[in-house]
Amino acid sequence: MLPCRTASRQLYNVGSAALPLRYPRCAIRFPRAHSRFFASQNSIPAFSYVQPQAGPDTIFALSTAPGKAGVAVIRISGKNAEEVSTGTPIAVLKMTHMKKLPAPRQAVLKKIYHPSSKELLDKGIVLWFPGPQSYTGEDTAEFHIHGGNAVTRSVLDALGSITQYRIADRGEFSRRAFDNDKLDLTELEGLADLLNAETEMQRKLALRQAEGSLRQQYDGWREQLIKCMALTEAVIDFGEDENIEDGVLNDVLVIVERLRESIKAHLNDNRIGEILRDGIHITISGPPNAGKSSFLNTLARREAAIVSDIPGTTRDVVEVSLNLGGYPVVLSDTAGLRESSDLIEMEGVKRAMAKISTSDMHICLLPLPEIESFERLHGHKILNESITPDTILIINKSDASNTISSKETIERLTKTLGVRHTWLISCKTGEGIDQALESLIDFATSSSALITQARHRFNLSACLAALDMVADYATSDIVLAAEELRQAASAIGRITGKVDVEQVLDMLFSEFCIGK
Ligand SMILES: Nc1nc2c(ncn2[C@@H]2O[C@H](COP(=O)(O)OP(=O)(O)OP(=O)(O)O)[C@@H](O)[C@H]2O)c(=O)[nH]1
Ligand SMILES: [K+]
Ligand SMILES: [Mg+2]
Repeated sequence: MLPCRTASRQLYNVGSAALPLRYPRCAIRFPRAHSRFFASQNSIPAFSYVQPQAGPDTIFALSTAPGKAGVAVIRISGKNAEEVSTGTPIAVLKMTHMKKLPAPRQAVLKKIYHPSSKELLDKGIVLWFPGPQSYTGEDTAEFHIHGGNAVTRSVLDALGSITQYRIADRGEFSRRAFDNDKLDLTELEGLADLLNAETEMQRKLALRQAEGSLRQQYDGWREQLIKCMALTEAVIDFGEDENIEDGVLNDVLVIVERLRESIKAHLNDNRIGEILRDGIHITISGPPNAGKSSFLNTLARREAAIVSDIPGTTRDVVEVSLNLGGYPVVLSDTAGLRESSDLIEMEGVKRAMAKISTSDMHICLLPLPEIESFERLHGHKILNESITPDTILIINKSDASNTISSKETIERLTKTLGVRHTWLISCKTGEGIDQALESLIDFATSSSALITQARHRFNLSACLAALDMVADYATSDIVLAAEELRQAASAIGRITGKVDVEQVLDMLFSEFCIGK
């Protein structure tokens, strides 16, 4: 086996033993509170640990949505108690009048009382999850009570009356889970998205991420990088005076090349993952009276935009948010593209062009009866400018012409314009609408690689840039190559939370609701 002590020293140069206990998972961390502390002390003590806020350490919160509901779940979490007179067990025993804690993870139906006044508050299910086998890794309990506001309020008040207890901050349960190594950053982000998921597709994507599918991939890459680092360090340390196998450096370059390919492919996903979180932006453009507003209304199933036989009806951008087969979509209808002396109409055309350039997908709608004379179409110059090979051409008003004889014209036009996809529809009869819809959805989701956070993309790009340098340096300066490998590994580490992540954490937890 090759010696790899230098590599591991470099990577974990802070030494896991010196790390604050609260962050067992992280190799390097400089929490924000620390930096402030350090700045004011004007010296940087190595890994001194600032206590989190003082005060009661057992937290509780309503974990289900507030308001009228059949059941409300109240969650309690506290340090693993050595005695039942501390932490989470206090509430479980004092509020149910049980003599000892119930069996772990088994529901018991109990009357629930105020811990000091002994007033009966409700009757409900009590669950006891001793740490570390719980969501937060701490001693946790759940009260499943009746969902009315008054009942919920009274149980929360009762919990608040226990001296060691306080109401949880936003995301504090998840934060404790993270601190106790129960979740990593990508799983947390997945969870945050899951809570915010509005459509089925977003939910599935979030669920997948929460289950750690991304983490596995990123961890795999990071492992490969660490292996490369070990090999490179070995060459640096022993290359000159000992017999290191030939081709070790070559092995590194082969792995680096493979990694570069995988990361590139992962990044080259048309932003599908990110798009799904925010919605796919689709812009509909075309000449006046093509039926753009009619198409928007058909997809939106309401009269969102004004339709008339007067060309130039739409002036402003009309946006509609839709759920297309589970996918969040923002659809924009725009002013008909043509040259005009009307200042307001020209402003509309300008806005339409701007919208096209910033959207994720561009649909150009043309009316079938007019495509025969496309070159003579008024405004065809602007139209031409708006079309790229990625534009989806939709020919509308299939009802208004003889489709069979038009087939040839459509094929010719598709070639002339250089687009890859042309569909035929009629907003009037509904012909072709379902297929167009299906194709739209397929189109938007044809990639399997999913990057749901701009942060991932940013760090993966940084990793890729470092790997490019590795290839450059490998033959000239191996020490620099090793440093670039370290940069690459820490870029990936930042995604899963293995390096300084305090800022990300703060941002992330603020997205959580209280009780999660
Ligand atoms: N026969 C037929 N007429 C249609 C179809 N779709 C739309 N129209 C008609 O075409 C005319 C123009 O429709 P709009 O939806 O206002 O067209 P537009 O592209 O939004 O027009 P501007 O906003 O003026 O650029 C209206 O009279 C519609 O009823 C279709 O599929 N078949
Ligand atoms: K019109
Ligand atoms: Mg219109």
